Amino acid sequence: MMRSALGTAPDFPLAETHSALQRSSRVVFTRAGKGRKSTLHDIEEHYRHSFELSPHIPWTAAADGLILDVGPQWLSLVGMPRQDALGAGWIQALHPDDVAPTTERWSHSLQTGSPVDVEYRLRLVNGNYRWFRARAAARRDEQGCILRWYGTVEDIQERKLAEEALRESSAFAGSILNNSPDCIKVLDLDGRLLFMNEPGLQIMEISDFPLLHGRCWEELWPASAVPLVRQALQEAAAGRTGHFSASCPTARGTPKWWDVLVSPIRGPDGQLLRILAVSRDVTRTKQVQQEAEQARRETQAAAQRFEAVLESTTDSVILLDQDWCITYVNQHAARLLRQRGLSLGANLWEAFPEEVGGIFDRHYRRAMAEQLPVVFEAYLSSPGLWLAVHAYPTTEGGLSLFFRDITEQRQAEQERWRAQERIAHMARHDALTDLPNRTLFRERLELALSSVPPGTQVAVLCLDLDGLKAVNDTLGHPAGDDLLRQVAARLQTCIRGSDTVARLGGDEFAIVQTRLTEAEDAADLAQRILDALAEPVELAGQPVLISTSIGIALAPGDGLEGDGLLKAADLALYRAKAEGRNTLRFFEKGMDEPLQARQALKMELRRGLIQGEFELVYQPLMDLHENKVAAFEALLRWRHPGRGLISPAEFIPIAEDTGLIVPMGEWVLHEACREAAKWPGPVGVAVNLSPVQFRKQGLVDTVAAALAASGLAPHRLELEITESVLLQNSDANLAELHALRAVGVRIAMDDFGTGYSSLGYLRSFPFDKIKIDRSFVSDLPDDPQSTAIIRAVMALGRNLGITTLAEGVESARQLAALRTEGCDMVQGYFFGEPMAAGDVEQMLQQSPRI
Ligand SMILES: Nc1nc2c(ncn2[C@@H]2O[C@@H]3COP(=O)(O)O[C@H]4[C@@H](O)[C@H](n5cnc6c(=O)[nH]c(N)nc65)O[C@@H]4COP(=O)(O)O[C@H]3[C@H]2O)c(=O)[nH]1
Repeated sequence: MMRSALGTAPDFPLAETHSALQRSSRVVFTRAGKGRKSTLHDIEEHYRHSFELSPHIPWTAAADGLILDVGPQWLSLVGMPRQDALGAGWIQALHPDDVAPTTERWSHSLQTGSPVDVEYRLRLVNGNYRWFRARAAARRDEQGCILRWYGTVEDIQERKLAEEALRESSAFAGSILNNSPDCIKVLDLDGRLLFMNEPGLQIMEISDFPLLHGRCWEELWPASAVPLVRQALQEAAAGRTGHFSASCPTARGTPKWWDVLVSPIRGPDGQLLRILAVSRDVTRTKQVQQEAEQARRETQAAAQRFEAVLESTTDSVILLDQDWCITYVNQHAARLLRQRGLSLGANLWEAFPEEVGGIFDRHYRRAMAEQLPVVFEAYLSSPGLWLAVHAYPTTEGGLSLFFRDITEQRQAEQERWRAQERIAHMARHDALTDLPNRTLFRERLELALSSVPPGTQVAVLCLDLDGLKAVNDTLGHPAGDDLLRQVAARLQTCIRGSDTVARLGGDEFAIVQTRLTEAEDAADLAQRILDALAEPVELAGQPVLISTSIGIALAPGDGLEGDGLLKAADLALYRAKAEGRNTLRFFEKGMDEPLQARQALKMELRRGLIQGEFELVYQPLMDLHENKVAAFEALLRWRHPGRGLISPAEFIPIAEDTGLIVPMGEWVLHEACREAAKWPGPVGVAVNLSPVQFRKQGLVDTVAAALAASGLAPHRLELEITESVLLQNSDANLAELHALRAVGVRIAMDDFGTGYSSLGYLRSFPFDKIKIDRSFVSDLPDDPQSTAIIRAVMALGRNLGITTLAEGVESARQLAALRTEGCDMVQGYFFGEPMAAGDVEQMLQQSPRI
């Protein structure tokens, strides 16, 4: 109800309504007659009860809208007395917000006469507002003019609340649907699309849902997904929730992956009404998953490739993370280090505690710290391996260790080094005494001489051991070796660590003494050595006395050149030896004169040969059976322009040293053969051959050429050799001798008895003659020992069928003794000194007889 714009509300007496009803009843009653009087009353009562008991509040209003009357419930409900509500008083009870729309609506009906139907809130007795619905319709007269309005006020609070709740619920559902990121669809039980939320339309890129409305949902999926869709729908139809994942493009063809939940929608009584399908766009997630899967596969493939490479390499590989934990061990490494039982995740240093702080530790930490590869070789004590290691820092902060077992290689290298060291040692040391040899001695000497500190001197001491030969001869070579070793040991006790004692060969030793402050230091050392070696040496259980001579040269006084100093010390040694054994001598100026003279002679020898200063003299060899000259020995002379005739004893050794003996000997052969060819038939010529000539190729050819050139019969030529020819290179020289013999010449052994094994050599070659050294002849006939030796040699010659010749016969007594002993031939001044070639012919003409 509302306050009308028409002014105060007219009375709306319920009684009038009541009487109006009574009037209409009366009409009815009138039609029904008096008999129906009670029935009318009943009707009246009925309406009265209807008005009073109805939950609706009746009201009437005048044609102008002023309330004429209102039902009694008004007072109890609103707490407003009926009179206050009449006219437009009822408006006081309206909610302020509802006044305007209510009066507007009421005014409209008043103007148009249309029924009114309006909802508003009324303030109740308790002060709360409650929703009501007011409805009214107009009663008109016969002309259609509105007489009155009849209406009710109905309590619609419950409906309103329900509507509000529904609205809120609907808004809530709408907000959920429209704010959901998912595509939410409602399907009927046949799986046809009924609804799709707004975001769903957008995600599916559907611009016109009505086109899809009623379509079968599964038809919208690709064929591959249809079984999944059906399965999920069946689940939902069975009252459960179906779930599947499948790809399905949007309406515009954009590829999408969906994660779909399909569940039933039930009615209030639990019956299945609809099906709800919620599709979540998982395309990105799927892509991420696929990318992750792809990345995982690629990583796995890369890891497999990497592992395959690591497994196929011949190296052992261990990978470590930044905490030294083992992240990978290839099979080589596992095998190589199987004793250590490496396991993934183990800490390297817990696996190898003994290596903490060691060489591996240092290198690995350096590689990590400097982020640089480190290459090294080291020995892993357990299991006892030499490893060549390459450690590379990884980008993750760890290390990749590649290593290889080089134990065998190392052992081979060490063996090789040891062998090389042994060879190098042997090259510089004497095998017998292990003292430095001449080579190392020279190096040490040069080193010492290269920096002689001011105020100091370097001494070179040369030692010659007396008695080695005797020990060899009497006690045998092992005893001689033992002697040398004992001498070496004693010498070493005499020197300081900075000095060097060396064995130069045979019985020769030498010492480099450094940092001498005076010459006396060298003399003291020499004396210590003499004293040390004066003590008897025990050899083969016997005490043996030896002695030594020492020559000393000093640098810088005697020179600063190694060779010169050694020579000077050698000269001093010769002087010491010459002046009596077991003594020492310092080098003095002039000691080298013989050496220098020898040097000068060496130079002149070549010139003399070129200039023909050599000539041959001939000494007769007498046949004691025939008592006449059997042959002549050709002996070389050097007619030096300044020094006159020089003895072969002086120049032959030099010629041998320089090799000049070869051309010189060739000249002698030719000259002797040429001269002998002039002599009468049986007279032969003997020529001396040097061992050096045997060493040179072509001796046989030279002899043959000399014979051929001279025309001398080969048997008239006799070649004299000494046993030294057989001492050196004996097999080759023996072959050469046989070849010479094959030419037809005779071979004689010269100086028989002076060597060590003259007798032995007689066995090795069938000599034609042996020439007994004159040292055995000189004491004849008075020395019984010499006589005995001569007798023995004669017997030997006779038994072996070898001609014997005694050299150096100077007297008739010697000749007689030799004749008595049965000597075949003799030679000596007694028969004639070596003579010029011209004198030979003269002598032969005289044909002297003994
Ligand atoms: N005290 C003494 N000596 C006597 C007597 N009878 C001879 N002699 C010397 O004894 C040496 C004998 O020669 P040899 O033993 O072959 O010893 C030779 C020989 O080995 C070597 N020789 C000489 N000529 C040649 C040669 O043409 N070639 C070679 N390779 N060596 C030669 O030189 C050595 C010395 O020769 P020569 O000085 O000529 O000395 C000769 C000779 O003059 C004597 O009764 N008493």
